[in-house]
Amino acid sequence: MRTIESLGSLSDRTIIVRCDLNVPLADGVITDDGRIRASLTTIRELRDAGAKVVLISHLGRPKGEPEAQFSLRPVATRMAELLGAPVQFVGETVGSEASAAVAALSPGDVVLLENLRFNAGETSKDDAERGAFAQQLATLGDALVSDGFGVVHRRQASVTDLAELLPSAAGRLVAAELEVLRRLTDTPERPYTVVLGGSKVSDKLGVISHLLERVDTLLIGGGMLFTFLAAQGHRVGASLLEADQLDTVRGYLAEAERRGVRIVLPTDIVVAGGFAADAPHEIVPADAIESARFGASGLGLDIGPDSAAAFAAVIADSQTVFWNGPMGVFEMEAFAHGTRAVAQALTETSGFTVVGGGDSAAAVRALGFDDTQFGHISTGGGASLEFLEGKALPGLEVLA
Ligand SMILES: Nc1ncnc2c1ncn2[C@@H]1O[C@H](COP(=O)(O)OP(=O)(O)OP(=O)(O)O)[C@@H](O)[C@H]1O
Ligand SMILES: O=C(O)[C@H](O)COP(=O)(O)O
Repeated sequence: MRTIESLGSLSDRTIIVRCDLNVPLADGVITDDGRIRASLTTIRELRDAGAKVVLISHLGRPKGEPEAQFSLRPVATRMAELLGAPVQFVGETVGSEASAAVAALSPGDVVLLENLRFNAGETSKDDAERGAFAQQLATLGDALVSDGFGVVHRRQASVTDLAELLPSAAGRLVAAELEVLRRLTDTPERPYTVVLGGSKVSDKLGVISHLLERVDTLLIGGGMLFTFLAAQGHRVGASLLEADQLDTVRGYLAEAERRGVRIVLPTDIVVAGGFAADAPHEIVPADAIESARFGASGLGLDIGPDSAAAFAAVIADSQTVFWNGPMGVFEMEAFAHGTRAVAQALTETSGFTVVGGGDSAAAVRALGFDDTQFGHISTGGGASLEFLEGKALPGLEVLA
């Protein structure tokens, strides 16, 4: 993969850096700045080399037009604090204002442009539309450093198309992430356990078929578990469910059995009467979600204590553990116990542990754990999982 060295002298050149600054926000306040911190190594190096630095990123999933709640403005403020230097924010991604701000840069200056996904071309499935947006981005710099590891699994304008239009290379974060994750793909020590949770269920169910070829045990929590329970014939109330994936999931269960891979599902669930921090809730067996006091309107928001203990026991016996996706809605204390128990178990095992994903990393920090208690905290959730699957990631292929 091409590294920054391949770009030659950076002095006085305008370098676009594609970061993943998709940080969790609550009421406009950044609740975890891990992805901003992780971006600093490359940015500092480029400034020191005399480059003019143009940062681009997405935040959340706006639908191709501006939405105030997804603005990167708070990120620019935090980035400036962490960098110890001004980071100018521009309220558009492409256009006359962005071009003028870039043209006015001096060596060492840093500008952050507004959310890429406020432009329909960024995530378009139409090659021409994506390409046209990438062309506009390309006018803003002389070269691209691709350092948004969390997004290298996406075929999107700033990740793939732009890298083909400009001289491009991987940044230091991408290189560092790959070095660690290769430990998991090359020769993982066994038993090898992957823990899956979170809310991007449709995205992440897909990785399971390939993971079954590689791991010894899969622990399933978070929003994903309900599609598994439903596939086994249980009713799941109003919990997250991918109803069109039931056959696929039944296929995974059968394939796991054929291969001798354990898929461990929760046996108890914390079911709530609504999606709120103070919602009434109770612990019920996983096969009786609707018979609880909330009936068909019950929402499964965490794994129960028996499940958490069972997951912790598997983790304790593992030599390699990769975890993506909180076990429950950890942002609300009442539903954070499963996530806390899994995090605690990772800190206690003697094996090599990796936590991946924006919210997963945010969860372990919010629950009081320290980065040093884990083997590695990866900025990539879906990206890491797809890398572990052995898939060719479009955003990396384009840098080869
Ligand atoms: N049972 C559940 N019902 C609804 N939401 C859930 C449930 N369990 C977990 N979540 C939510 O999942 C979210 C995180 O999921 P997500 O898949 O985005 O993880 P991630 O670590 O950020 O990975 P990535 O980096 O790929 O986005 C959290 O906000 C959490 O509240
Ligand atoms: O949080 C992530 O996994 C990355 O920022 C990618 O976001 P996306 O899943 O919305 O493409």
